[in-house]
Amino acid sequence: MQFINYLGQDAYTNIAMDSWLLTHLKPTEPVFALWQNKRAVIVGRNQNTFAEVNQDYIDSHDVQVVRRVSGGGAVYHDEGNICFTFFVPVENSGTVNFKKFVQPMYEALHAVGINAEITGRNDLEVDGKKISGNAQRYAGGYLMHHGTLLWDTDVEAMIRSLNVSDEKFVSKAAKSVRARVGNIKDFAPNDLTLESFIDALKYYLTDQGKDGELVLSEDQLSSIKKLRDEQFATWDWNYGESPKFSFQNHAKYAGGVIDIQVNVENGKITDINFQGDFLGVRDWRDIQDQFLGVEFTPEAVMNVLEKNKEGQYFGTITNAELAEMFKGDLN
Ligand SMILES: Nc1ncnc2c1ncn2[C@@H]1O[C@H](COP(=O)(O)OC(=O)CCCC[C@@H]2CCSS2)[C@@H](O)[C@H]1O
Repeated sequence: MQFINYLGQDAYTNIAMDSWLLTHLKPTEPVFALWQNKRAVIVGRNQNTFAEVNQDYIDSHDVQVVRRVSGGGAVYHDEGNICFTFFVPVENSGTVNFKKFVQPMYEALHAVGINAEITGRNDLEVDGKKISGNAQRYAGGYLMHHGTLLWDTDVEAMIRSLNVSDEKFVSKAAKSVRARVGNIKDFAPNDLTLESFIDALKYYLTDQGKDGELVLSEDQLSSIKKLRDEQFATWDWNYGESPKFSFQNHAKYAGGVIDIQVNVENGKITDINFQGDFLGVRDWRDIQDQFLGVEFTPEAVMNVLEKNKEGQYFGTITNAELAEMFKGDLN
């Protein structure tokens, strides 16, 4: 198989790359890429990003959040995680078959001494621990099969990044399937390093280097950059494309007990309700409309609250306390 070089470790660029190559490359033979992201959470096409990422942790640890075009759940990437993508011409989408398309990676892993097994789900495991998650997307006669390889990922950071409350969100969005994960490094021959592991996979998959490299043109690279900027790096894609959902939360503060109920479409609030025993000086319903069309983020909600703080609509419950309720994380 020919090898394609991706460009650095920016997750917006790499996910744009996957998507663009699926619809534009049109290879006559299978080709593949090995690439890495700096810290990122990559959510599936049909997921509710708000319900998958711990936004406070993401913001304070410089984690990128990107929606990909394939289905499945949310995964965490860092420099200890390796991604692979296969682009394969196929007869029709009915040939989509995980076992078949993960097979070359399975063989490459065995060739370098990793005893991986293919599971009934779309995972690879070693010793009962998930070391690779996979997903696919078909478009116009081509299949993109991509997956992860946990070489030496910070599992603590993975768990923290994905630590979100299930109970607060209701929607038809695809849910992630939590798994017991492991790092390949712990099962690998002692002399293998991240670099030599990547080199070995590349060597094996290119038939000992004989298949060479497919080099993208400047034009192709600038189209990919454009797609990155216009789609994959935007809030509207990464958050706004979440299927519509409702959110509820409950809190008890010195100023009273409060329940919020919010409906969200395209990442924006379409309906909102507050209930509780707080004694507002004015009725919060007077400002209800001001929340509509606002992004479902604590910052955007805070903006609305701050504009109206003179009204004391929520008694002695502070705006910071209220904004805090618009978070999905479990902390
Ligand atoms: N990097 C990584 N690799 C393997 N498993 C992971 C990873 N990060 C998290 N997890 C575990 O998988 C579940 C989610 O499993 P779930 O089965 O829901 O989702 C997936 O596996 C999707 C794989 C997508 C691969 C793409 C390839 C290139 S861009 S992303 C999560 O809750 C964790 O327990």
